[in-house]
Amino acid sequence: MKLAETDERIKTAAQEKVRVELLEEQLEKLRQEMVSPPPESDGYVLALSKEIETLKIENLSLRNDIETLKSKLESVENTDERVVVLEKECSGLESSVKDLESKLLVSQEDVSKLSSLKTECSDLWTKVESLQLLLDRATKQAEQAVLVLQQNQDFKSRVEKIEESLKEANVYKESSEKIQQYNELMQDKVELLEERLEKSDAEIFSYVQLYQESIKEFQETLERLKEESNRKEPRDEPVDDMPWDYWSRLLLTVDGWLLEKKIGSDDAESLREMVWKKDRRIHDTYIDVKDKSERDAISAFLKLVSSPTSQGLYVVHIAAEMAPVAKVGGLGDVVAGLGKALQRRGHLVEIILPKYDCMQYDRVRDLRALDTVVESYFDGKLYKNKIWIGTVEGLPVHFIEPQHPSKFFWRGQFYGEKDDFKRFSYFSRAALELLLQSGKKPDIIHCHDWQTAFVAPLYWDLYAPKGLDSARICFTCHNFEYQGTSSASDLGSCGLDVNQLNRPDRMQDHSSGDRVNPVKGAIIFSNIVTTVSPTYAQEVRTSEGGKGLHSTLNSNSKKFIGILNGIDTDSWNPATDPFLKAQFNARDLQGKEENKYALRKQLGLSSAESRRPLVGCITRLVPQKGVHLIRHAIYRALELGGQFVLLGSSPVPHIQREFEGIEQQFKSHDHVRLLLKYDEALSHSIYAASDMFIIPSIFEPCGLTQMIAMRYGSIPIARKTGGLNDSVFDIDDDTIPTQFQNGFAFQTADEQGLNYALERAFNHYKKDEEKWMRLMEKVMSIDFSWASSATQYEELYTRSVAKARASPNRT
Ligand SMILES: Nc1ncnc2c1ncn2[C@@H]1O[C@H](COP(=O)(O)OP(=O)(O)O)[C@@H](O)[C@H]1O
Repeated sequence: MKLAETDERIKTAAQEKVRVELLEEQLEKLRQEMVSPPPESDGYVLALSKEIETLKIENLSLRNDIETLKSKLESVENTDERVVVLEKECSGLESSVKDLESKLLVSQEDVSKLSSLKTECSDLWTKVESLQLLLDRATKQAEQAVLVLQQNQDFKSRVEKIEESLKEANVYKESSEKIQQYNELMQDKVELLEERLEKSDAEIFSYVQLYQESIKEFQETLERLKEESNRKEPRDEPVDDMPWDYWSRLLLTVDGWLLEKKIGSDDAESLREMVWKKDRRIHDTYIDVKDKSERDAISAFLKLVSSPTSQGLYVVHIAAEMAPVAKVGGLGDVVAGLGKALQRRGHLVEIILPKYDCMQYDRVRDLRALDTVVESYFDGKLYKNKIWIGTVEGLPVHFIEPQHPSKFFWRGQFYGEKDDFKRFSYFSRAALELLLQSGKKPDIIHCHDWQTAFVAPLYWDLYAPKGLDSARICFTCHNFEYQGTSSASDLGSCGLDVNQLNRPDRMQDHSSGDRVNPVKGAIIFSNIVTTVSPTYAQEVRTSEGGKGLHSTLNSNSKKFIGILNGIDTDSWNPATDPFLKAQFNARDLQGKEENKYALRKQLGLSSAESRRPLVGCITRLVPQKGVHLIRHAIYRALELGGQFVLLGSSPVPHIQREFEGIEQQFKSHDHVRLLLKYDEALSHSIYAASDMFIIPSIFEPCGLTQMIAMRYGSIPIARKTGGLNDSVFDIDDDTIPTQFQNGFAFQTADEQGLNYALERAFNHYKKDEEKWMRLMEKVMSIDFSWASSATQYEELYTRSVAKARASPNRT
């Protein structure tokens, strides 16, 4: 703009210049005329000289103007020069910007390389850490074995000494009555010591086994890691680096095609086998056809089909619960935990569940309904069932949604409906129908508790004759308190023959000739019967503990065994638990303190003294759990100077009301809080925050909370019953080897019994902080994973399948 303005001014100046020149011409003319004036008058000359004067003045002013313009022109020229300089600078800057941009691009590439290096590095760290853990575990077990060996030596030399004294005593035996008594006493002692010797031999053996297993595991992992780092995987190696979710999704895709009749059952079988073996070819094909049409995908998959034979077992769990999607209690944890552990050991595991409306759908991945229905029989008619598939915790799950007018699983709750017997006998039959219609050939069908106990008689009476005959049936009873008895006529709805089954040696309940008992049926009709801990397996074989089934169990004792449950150490891991304020582990307990502080703050409890012991309790509030002792523990812990947090709810109205009363009483108390609800996230925070954990059960088939508590460094105070007796060992009981001592146990289910254990726990906590820390570290390092229980199940399955194959005609 400025340049335009200056241009304009230059033009005006040029015009002015022309005008000045014209005027100067005129002036010259006039001067000429003045020198030789015309003959006209003097007046004219005067006028002319006046005009000349005026012109002179005008001329002067114009000259001034020209000067001013000239100087302005100079300044404009200066500005132009500056503009040129600035333009040069600008282009210089632009080229350096370009330079910088290219440098930025290079450094961005470097950053992305760096981040992938970082992930690789952190992967390697995790592997190294897990190796370190394995090594630590193996070393610990070796140390424990050495300890037990030493004790054993000790016992041996003591026994030898006693035997010597016994010999000596024998010499004087006849001579004195006193010596006789002494002898008897010694005999008793010898027996006791021999017993302990035997026990410790067994312990040593189990430790040596454990140690060997750990070493083997360690070496295997080491080998695998070595191989991984030394080679690119050849084509015939299985694909090990894809998550279980991926394989389960693939499996369900094949199942879907089979059920939708898009592929035949033999092809489906072969494809499933390949998925099961994590075959690289099926993986590569899947990647190739991922974005293609379903038809193309199917034909690419079918090209792969060959019939390899497999080493592993094909196990189908039919259950009413599975954590975390449909969990009421321990059953849900077992189905998921055992399923995952078996899957890791190379078996093909599938789960069949009802499709409840109140499930946690956000924990199911890739849920979709199949484009087909499965019809199943009930009350004399055929009903359609919609089949949904999805993966839960990496396991493939089929969900059955009955199209029955009673809307069996649209009740807003899992159990507690008037027609539970109908709901679950319907489901049991529909699940078998699904297996039959999809042409599956499982090796093991594993059913759980009374809800799916119907599977056992249905299988042998109806489905084996229809061709679903490849399987052995395993039944696990998680709690003999719940047997699901009903009037005999109800049994007919799912197609079972009431006349055949309502007999004392079959499903008839011991209480009445007109009632049937599904649990009894499953005990009789299954090939394998298990319960969830060795002690409970003993207890239920007595008339006090068997809830009417002790004689059935005793007459089927050959196939009945107790296997202690494990816990899912992935979900229950304080080192990675996303629900916690701070993660922690046995080597770094700082986070535990932080969780205690955070929970106290969250619940409005006093944080004044960090060393005030916090007692936790997470439970269903039912008589089995010793509710009167839980109530007593709240008051006693308070008297002893502790804090108490209870998380639980009750399906029993009067118990729920009673605890609501206590909740009100302590509503804004500094040291006690009751939370009468089910809350998964809060349960994690309580395990992590508490110093002690109370489980005063009247009976406890297995119990998971004591194991979870220990994994989070909370010391259990438990009654010696069932699985508690198999997992909590008193630290003041010197008949128990020190390496096993891990908590406080009491025998009698009364207030004195509980006080005894609670008070000792408080004393230990207050007396020696350092010792308590060591105890926490110890309990956190105990291996409660499913690994060893899954191995026991695997052995049972394998033995049963082998037996069936050896004599195919037996059932
Ligand atoms: N109110 C609750 N909120 C959250 N989790 C709970 C609650 N009550 C029980 N649990 C969980 O349920 C499981 C209980 O298993 P277990 O000890 O075998 O008892 P049971 O199966 O007899 O209920 C544990 O995982 C425990 O954390």
